[in-house]
Amino acid sequence: EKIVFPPWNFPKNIPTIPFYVIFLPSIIDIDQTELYDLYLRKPLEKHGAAKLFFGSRWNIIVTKPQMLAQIFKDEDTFAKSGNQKKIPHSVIAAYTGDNVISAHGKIWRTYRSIVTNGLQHFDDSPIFKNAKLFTNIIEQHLNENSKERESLPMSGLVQRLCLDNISQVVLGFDFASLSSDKNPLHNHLMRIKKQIFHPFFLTFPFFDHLPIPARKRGFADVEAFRKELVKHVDEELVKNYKFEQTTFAASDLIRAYNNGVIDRKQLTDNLVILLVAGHENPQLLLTTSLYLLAKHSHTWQKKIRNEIWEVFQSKKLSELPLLNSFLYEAVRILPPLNTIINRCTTKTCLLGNNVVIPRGVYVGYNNFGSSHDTQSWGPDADEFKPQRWGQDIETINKNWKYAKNTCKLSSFHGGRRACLGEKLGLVEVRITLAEMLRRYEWILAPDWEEKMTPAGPLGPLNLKLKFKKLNL
Ligand code: HEM
Repeated sequence: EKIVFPPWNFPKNIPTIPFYVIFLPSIIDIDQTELYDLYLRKPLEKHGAAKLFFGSRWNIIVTKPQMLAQIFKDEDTFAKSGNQKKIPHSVIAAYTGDNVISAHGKIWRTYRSIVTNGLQHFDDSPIFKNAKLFTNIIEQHLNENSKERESLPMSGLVQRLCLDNISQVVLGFDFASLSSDKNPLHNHLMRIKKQIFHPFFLTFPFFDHLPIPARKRGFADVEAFRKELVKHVDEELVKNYKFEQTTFAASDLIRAYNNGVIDRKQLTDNLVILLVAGHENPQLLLTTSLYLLAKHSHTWQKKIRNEIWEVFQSKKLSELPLLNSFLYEAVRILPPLNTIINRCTTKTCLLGNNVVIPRGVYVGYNNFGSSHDTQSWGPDADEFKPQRWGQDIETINKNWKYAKNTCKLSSFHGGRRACLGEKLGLVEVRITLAEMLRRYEWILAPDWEEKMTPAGPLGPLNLKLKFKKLNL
């Protein structure tokens, strides 16, 4: 009964999404955008908030801008409560621990003050270098396959690019997964990801309490990966005192550790989260961008190729109207992180004008809902239309800031806890797309079924593309 109905003290004046909805993707072939249209859109567009069963408990999810603004602002009432508090015995909590994304209050402020500089100011030359390596691998693929335009699965390749980018730009070492497809650290990461995102344990985290042998091995493997990661950072930055001269986010974390501001576990937890958020989110955004450019190959792909053709600097790329309105629209139409539920009320409170939420309730947001809401975006909210952001770069950027400030778009959170990697993520995607557009044309592979991921991070599922070299 605890599963079928929300607790008695949950607000009665917002709708309840049937409990079984969240289990549907594991039973039938439905992706999360279809699921949204069928079960969530109507109640959320009408009420702005709803009760949703997710992660073994009832939660409240919110999509209306005014309510979101309240949650993002009132941090003391809607306190961050990440997996380390929510499901402390899970493999995922063991993996990412207590870090700058999941922590609350004073500890969060300490973490944030340490990593901000390195995430905001960074050297983008490794990103240019990696974009070349990435496009070379595509070229290799084209050369190896007799038929031009053999279709290429993108997910592994994009992941390798994003791992190399984040490790070189933020962590101060080279993951080196682009230079070989049999990199041990990369294989280790793939292995533990299978454990962490095991659909059964994600749905029923309770089972992580039990001493299941395969699961225990999973925990040990996750711990080994964390140690291995810190070892790489140590070897590159600490052993030869490089951290003293460098401004990587990792160097600042090491300095804070040496000064006793954070302990060893806190150092590890934050290095891990920088790796995790720093590669997974750009990986999603880049994959989505490649997908949308393929889908609109005769229009946006062509137009943006013309626009970037002779633009080679990161700053110049950030001033191009077509490229940037395209990216903002990509983030809106398919927000890489969709449902995030990691805040817990610290007291009974009022959400909006009349929704009373008791203490100890998990409250989250649904980015797809916010960015497809017709009240915020008009009747064409579901259409992919980069031109909605404006024609010139000043207007486009002004509209982007406005959408974020008013919480009409929350793909990068916002407010004091806004994503610290937005700039880096966008820089990465711009540079990579520009490099690819100068070398190839691409379309969706005819043997790829157009589906988004069923649950979790949102993006095209196992995207496959067909490339053709441009005749220069
Ligand atoms: C490019 C696509 C990206 C998207 C869509 C994205 C999205 C988000 C979102 C939605 C949050 C809030 C999470 C929550 O509510 O718990 C967040 C926080 C954060 N992101 Fe990103 N992110 C991206 C890239 C990155 C990158 C490349 C980094 C670099 C390491 C990064 C670092 C962070 C950090 C440190 C926070 C925590 C901020 C705080 O709580 O103070 N993100 N991001």
